[in-house]
Amino acid sequence: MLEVVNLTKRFKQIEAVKSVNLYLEKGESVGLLGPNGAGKSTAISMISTLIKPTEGDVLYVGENMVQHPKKLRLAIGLVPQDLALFPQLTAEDNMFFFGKMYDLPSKELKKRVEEILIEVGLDERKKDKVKSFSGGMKRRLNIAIALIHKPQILIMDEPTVGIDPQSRSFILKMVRKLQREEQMTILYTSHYMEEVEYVCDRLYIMDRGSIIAAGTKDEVKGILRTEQSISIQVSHTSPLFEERLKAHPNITSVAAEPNQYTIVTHQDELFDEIFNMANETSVKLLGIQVKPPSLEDVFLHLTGRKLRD
Ligand SMILES: Nc1ncnc2c1ncn2[C@@H]1O[C@H](COP(=O)(O)OP(=O)(O)OP(=O)(O)O)[C@@H](O)[C@H]1O
Repeated sequence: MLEVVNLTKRFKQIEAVKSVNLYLEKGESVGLLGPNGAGKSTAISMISTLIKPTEGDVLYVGENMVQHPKKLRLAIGLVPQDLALFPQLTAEDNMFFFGKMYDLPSKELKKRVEEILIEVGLDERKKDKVKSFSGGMKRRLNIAIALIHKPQILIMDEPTVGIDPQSRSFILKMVRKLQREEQMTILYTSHYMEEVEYVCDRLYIMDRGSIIAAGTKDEVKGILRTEQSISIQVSHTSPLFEERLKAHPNITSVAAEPNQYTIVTHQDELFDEIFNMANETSVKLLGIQVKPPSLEDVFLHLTGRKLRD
């Protein structure tokens, strides 16, 4: 449905986006995950035709949108990172203002405004001025505005940054519902891997302007297929026990915390050996858990850095 080919953006010396390739199939929810400054917003601004790429193309149902963006603009609902609302107007009037830009007939616009305000949970506050809204409510209104013209594709740029947990949970559930029940195509950017895990079926991991991994959630986690992370709770940390863990040929990393060690290994049956090492160094084991790799682990593995530094 939407295809991005070799998308590149240079701001003088900075290459913010470097030859990015990605696609969205109709009705799927795709995540763009990366730390601050990875180039997500710049990529999204080009995909939404807000800024022109230095190089590369954006194809929508096979047609090139870089030169003729109008068709894509009608098909996209964009929720930008920065709120675009009039604080002095009511929620409802904000929606009418933006709705009129799409030339919707007034009867239809009125119906859409009512429907969507219910959908985003702002129906009871529709006559209130936006300046009295919490951050989460403003964010939900921003999403409502993006949905007003019934877009085919909803593009969301970090829609939960800086809002309360209730609004965050509301937004995440709503995005899932839009995709599952209304077959809306979603492109969702975030630096919260747990959000992308919840909202998206497929994802691209972006770092320093480039896509460094792509696939379904399981495929991306499969990058660490051979590794597993084991946390070992102990009565007390012991330099001797730690040394033994580090000396093991199949343990690739050992991280010590108070009363706990986290090790990464590709060996399946390691429990007996851990018990023996603990016994021999007089450490009492309180528990052992094997954790499947998370997207955070994958990012750390690929870049050597945490998603949120
Ligand atoms: N208009 C601009 N002029 C110059 N540099 C820019 C401009 N817009 C973005 N950049 C730079 O491009 C890089 C990518 O920024 P971008 O905002 O796309 O990242 P991001 O992944 O969306 O991060 P964030 O979550 O912090 O918004 C950064 O180094 C940023 O400083």
